[in-house]
Amino acid sequence: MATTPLPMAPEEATMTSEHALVSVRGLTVRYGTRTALDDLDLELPAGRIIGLLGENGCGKSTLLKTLAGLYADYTGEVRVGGHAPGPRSKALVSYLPDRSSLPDHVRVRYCLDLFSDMFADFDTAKAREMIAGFGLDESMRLKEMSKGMREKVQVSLAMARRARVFLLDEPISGVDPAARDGILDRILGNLEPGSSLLVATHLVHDLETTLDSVVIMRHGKVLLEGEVDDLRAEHGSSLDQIFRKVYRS
Ligand SMILES: Nc1ncnc2c1ncn2[C@@H]1O[C@H](COP(=O)(O)OP(=O)(O)OP(=O)(O)O)[C@@H](O)[C@H]1O
Repeated sequence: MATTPLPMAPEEATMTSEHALVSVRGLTVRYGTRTALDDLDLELPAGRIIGLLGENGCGKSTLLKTLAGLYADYTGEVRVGGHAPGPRSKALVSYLPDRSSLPDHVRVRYCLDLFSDMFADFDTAKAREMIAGFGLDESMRLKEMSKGMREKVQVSLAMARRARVFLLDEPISGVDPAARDGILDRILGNLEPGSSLLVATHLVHDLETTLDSVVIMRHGKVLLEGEVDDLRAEHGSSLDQIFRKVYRS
């Protein structure tokens, strides 16, 4: 992808100047006879906010899971920070799944302790600040929360890691439109400098001004990718309209 990385710390520059932060070559994932990712190539530089768009079932979640190191049954080459999926790549990645794996009955406070135990790079104070900023109470149980409230807790947990790559799978689908801007601001405000964020979403319009670049997928392949500003200039239309146009063609 033709992108210009943001400034980054000198120690990070070495790793990313010659190699993309995320690099995928010929990635194929099959569930039985169904092909979810089909010989997919992708390179994501550091310091970017990238939207992962595409129709239902085109492979977005499968790609994120594979990058997160949660799905090992693939062919092709995957590198995150130069590492194949495994303990070293996982240490660099904060992944927010589309379905929460947190137990329903626990309190938010327990989730903070859990993340603190699980991830060496988890910043509990930062997560607390985000959760309070969303107006949520740490003593609440997850099962007492609405979908949108739970999403805010999950976003806070995911963004409070000092990760290099943030993989967010539809992080704000349950958040009301008025609150989406606020949650996006918090996501971006908590992005570590030099880190990249890959966010799978159907809310193209809501994220349009937030994204540096997009990857549009179809049938397990990359259909279109590029800088949002370049695509808008080239097509003379909004990202939302471009998305609809490429899907109609
Ligand atoms: N565990 C699974 N077992 C079998 N097939 C699966 C499984 N998970 C996904 N698939 C299939 O793989 C394909 C890609 O699914 P995936 O969830 O990656 O799509 P997606 O782009 O994230 O969709 P959505 O926008 O609806 O979340 C689909 O055809 C889906 O039916």
